[in-house]
Amino acid sequence: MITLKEVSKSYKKKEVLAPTTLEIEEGGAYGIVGPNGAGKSTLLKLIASLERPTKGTIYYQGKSYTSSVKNVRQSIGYIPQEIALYEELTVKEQLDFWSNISPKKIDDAFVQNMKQTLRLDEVANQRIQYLSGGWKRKLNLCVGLIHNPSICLLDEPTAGIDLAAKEDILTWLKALHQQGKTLLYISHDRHELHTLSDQFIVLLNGHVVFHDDKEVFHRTKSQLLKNQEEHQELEKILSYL
Ligand SMILES: Nc1ncnc2c1ncn2[C@@H]1O[C@H](COP(=O)(O)OP(=O)(O)OP(=O)(O)O)[C@@H](O)[C@H]1O
Repeated sequence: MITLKEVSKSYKKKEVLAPTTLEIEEGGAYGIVGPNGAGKSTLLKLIASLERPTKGTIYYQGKSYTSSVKNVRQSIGYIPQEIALYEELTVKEQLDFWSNISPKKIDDAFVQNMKQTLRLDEVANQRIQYLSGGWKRKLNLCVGLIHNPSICLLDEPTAGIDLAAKEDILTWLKALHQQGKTLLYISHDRHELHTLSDQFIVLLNGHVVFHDDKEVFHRTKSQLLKNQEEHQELEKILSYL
């Protein structure tokens, strides 16, 4: 379990995440939603240990991140929104490269299963620079999860790609959830949020305004909408969900 205790983040004195206390349960699938600039990526980067809190502490399995850096890094897979691949390599070379430098022993069966579900073997010998956006995003996902992490953090994993690639990614993310992994992902996609999440985290202006089961969300949505009615963008997102 990951626990955030009064975690806040400021850039040059501008607070982008207000003090937040949150529990991320093992095996949960959390959809993070909110308007642009609400602090979603910041929250994900803090949990990924790519950013340090300005105040507060994050714990993993009861130990603070700072006292268990290695365990945190090995347990977490973070997939940024941006594609970060070596364009001149082939798909196979890219995967071999990341497998070889992984500090954690590679689980061949896991990687094989991931490649198969994402159908990456079909393009194994193609150079990345010639691949479509959908293939690049699938490969980006595969690279970020190559060490078989138990916590998968994904920043808009299917944004701007074709439907077939999107379905492949959703199939793999569902499989990860079934394997008992913890998923936390940012999404603006209703279908994705509904098929994958069992919990929603809703952010507005750096504040978590909702964090609970999908069922609770639907039961209390009208009240939440009432509380946030002056924020039209959030209202639009919530009524769409
Ligand atoms: N490294 C940084 N330095 C300064 N300001 C930053 C930095 N990273 C994020 N911010 C600011 O923090 C706020 C929250 O950004 P964040 O990217 O977390 O929002 P978001 O909800 O993910 O938005 P989007 O949906 O547009 O990706 C924004 O005002 C952004 O400009």
